Amino acid sequence: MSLADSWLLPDGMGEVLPPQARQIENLRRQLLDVFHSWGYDLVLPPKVEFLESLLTGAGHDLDLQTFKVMDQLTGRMMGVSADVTPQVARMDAHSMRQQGVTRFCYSSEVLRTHADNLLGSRSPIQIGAEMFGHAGLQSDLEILSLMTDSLLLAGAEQLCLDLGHVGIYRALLSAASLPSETQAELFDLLQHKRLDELPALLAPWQDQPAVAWLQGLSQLNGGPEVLARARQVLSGAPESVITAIDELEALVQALSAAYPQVQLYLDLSELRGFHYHTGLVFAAYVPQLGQALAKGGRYDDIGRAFGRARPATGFSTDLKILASLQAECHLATPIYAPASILTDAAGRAQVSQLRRQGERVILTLPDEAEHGARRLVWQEGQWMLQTFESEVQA
Ligand SMILES: N[C@@H](Cc1c[nH]c[nH+]1)C(=O)O
Repeated sequence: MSLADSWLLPDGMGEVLPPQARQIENLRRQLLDVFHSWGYDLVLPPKVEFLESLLTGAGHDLDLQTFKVMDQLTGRMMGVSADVTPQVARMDAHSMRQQGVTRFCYSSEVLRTHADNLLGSRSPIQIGAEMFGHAGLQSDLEILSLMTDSLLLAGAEQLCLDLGHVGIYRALLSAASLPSETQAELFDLLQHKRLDELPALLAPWQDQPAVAWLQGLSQLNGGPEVLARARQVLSGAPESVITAIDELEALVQALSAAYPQVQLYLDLSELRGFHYHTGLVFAAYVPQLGQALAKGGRYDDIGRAFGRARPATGFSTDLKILASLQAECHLATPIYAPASILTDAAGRAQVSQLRRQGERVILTLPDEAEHGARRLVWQEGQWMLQTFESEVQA
């Protein structure tokens, strides 16, 4: 490696410098405080786990996104966490084993083998909240509200929530009889929105009503009026499909009453995420970002693999992206004091008090020129805080 290469970072593994690092940290604290105030208990998941526990119940996509390393202690394969959600589900199912509803939140840097898009990060700081033990609509609404409040607090503007329901796709797929390769291809086409290829793929099975409904899903996207259209297009479909539409309708009503400034979009063929979602799925978008700002949904089955299937719903977002939407933060103007102040008890006390009040007091070391607009100076037998107008930045 040449000298010029020795500070190259791998693609998508960015470092964060001042003042952005501080901005991200401020936002992390703010959001964790909001989660705390909603009753979500903080957990700290491990960075690395044995592959079996990390990927159990989580699906193929997450497997592909996971960096694998060998544990030199045991010779077993370990994976670096690429998504905190299944880790929290394991904590709920195995480590906590609490009865009733449990609420957890987290903030942790995860690593991914490839980024979601060309410019995307492979080391997002995933922050989110997960709720276990409640299957009803109210828990989905709580999570959606917490997510929306968090994004608005972070300063997201012109927010759009995209709602879907993978239960509809799953119910129609089990009502249809399609060969497994066709099922896999259908999933792929829907997930990657290659909708114009659907008619050719499904043509041989068009006589099955469930196949016609599956194909109809691709047209069911747009504003809340889509739900009325869905009732017509999917009339006669299995009961669970109609229940899912009812659920979406109730959520749309509640959300538009609570957040009139947020735009709602429905997409009944949306199959985003890591394959573990089982019901409502959602994502939040803002116009200036070509990818989802936050994602989430219901994933009721994941705990089964750990011995306790529990209803589950949650959301997560990337702190780095969220902070990048904010106006650049300006660090508060510090106060400078000569390093010799540490040898004076009254001076030390004054510095401590200023720091406790939230000020930054920076010691000017010997040989450093005195600078800064605000300085503690020794005058008439005491330390005085002075402002030097000549150094106040315009
Ligand atoms: N962890 C999921 C989102 C999610 C959180 N909880 C449920 N779903 C993702 O990153 O896509």
